[in-house]
Amino acid sequence: MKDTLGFQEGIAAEGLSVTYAGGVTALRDASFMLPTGTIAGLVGVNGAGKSTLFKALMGFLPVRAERIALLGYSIDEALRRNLVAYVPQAEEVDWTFPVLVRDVVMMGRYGHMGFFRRPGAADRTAVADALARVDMTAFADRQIGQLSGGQKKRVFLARALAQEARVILLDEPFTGVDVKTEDAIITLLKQMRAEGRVMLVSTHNLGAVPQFCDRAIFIKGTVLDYGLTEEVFTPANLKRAFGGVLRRYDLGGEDLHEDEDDKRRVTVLTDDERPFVIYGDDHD
Ligand SMILES: Nc1ncnc2c1ncn2[C@@H]1O[C@H](COP(=O)(O)OP(=O)(O)OP(=O)(O)O)[C@@H](O)[C@H]1O
Repeated sequence: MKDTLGFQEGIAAEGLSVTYAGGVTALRDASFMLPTGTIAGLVGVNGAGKSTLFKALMGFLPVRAERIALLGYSIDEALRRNLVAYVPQAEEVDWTFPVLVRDVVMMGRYGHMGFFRRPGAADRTAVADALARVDMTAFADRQIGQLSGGQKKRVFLARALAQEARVILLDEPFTGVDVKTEDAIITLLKQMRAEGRVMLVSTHNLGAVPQFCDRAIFIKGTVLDYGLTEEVFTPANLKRAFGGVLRRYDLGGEDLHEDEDDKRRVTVLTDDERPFVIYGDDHD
């Protein structure tokens, strides 16, 4: 699918390695490709390299790669064209910084403004539209630090929308968010997918991955597997990525069904957030 600006390849990495200044190699020879019009779940244990991948794609870290491209552009060029946005984990933001919600969203417009960063009518319209899309118009003049976790996430999504980003990286957007807000965020992400954007979403909420991600990437110091969710989101890959971290419960027969003739089994895999539930046999 081509996105509304005509892009086809969304995020591509071939042989990507990232080594921190202290010598830790957090990613080694990682390769994957995501087309535009995609929501991809990035799953792996703590320390697997999810944040490192985001930072690499945002140009925050030096990388070695045979190829790394966003919408066919180098990272520098994609950033210069304002095509990439990052929705950070809550812990990465200084919430005591006195800034209004509308100003946070306006930051998404900076790349579209001239040297003096003086917002014009188009910038103000983009901010108002973005706030309306995430249902945060009523909070525009609040200090960002005075919002709930879910509201803060929506403001950062609005910043990405105001920026008109085509590649959006979301670092654990559901942490500390109630189910209603999670649903609202998922609905918005699906609309953004329909507009041809590509979203890479790190999450420990494994149960939600088949619900809203059409693709998945398994990461553990490298990319173990990637592809269409229905093909790669398998118990075997979950086991490879999570090893002993995942708890597994197999339920069946009388444990599960009052009707003893009902032989269907259920497998539940969980890393302690929302579990992934599989019906039927043969889940190894
Ligand atoms: N600034 C740094 N300097 C050195 N090593 C680092 C740095 N940041 C991360 N690492 C190491 O790189 C590896 C990958 O870390 P990363 O933060 O990317 O994992 P993650 O998958 O995002 O984990 P989590 O699920 O806990 O957020 C870990 O071994 C981590 O200790």
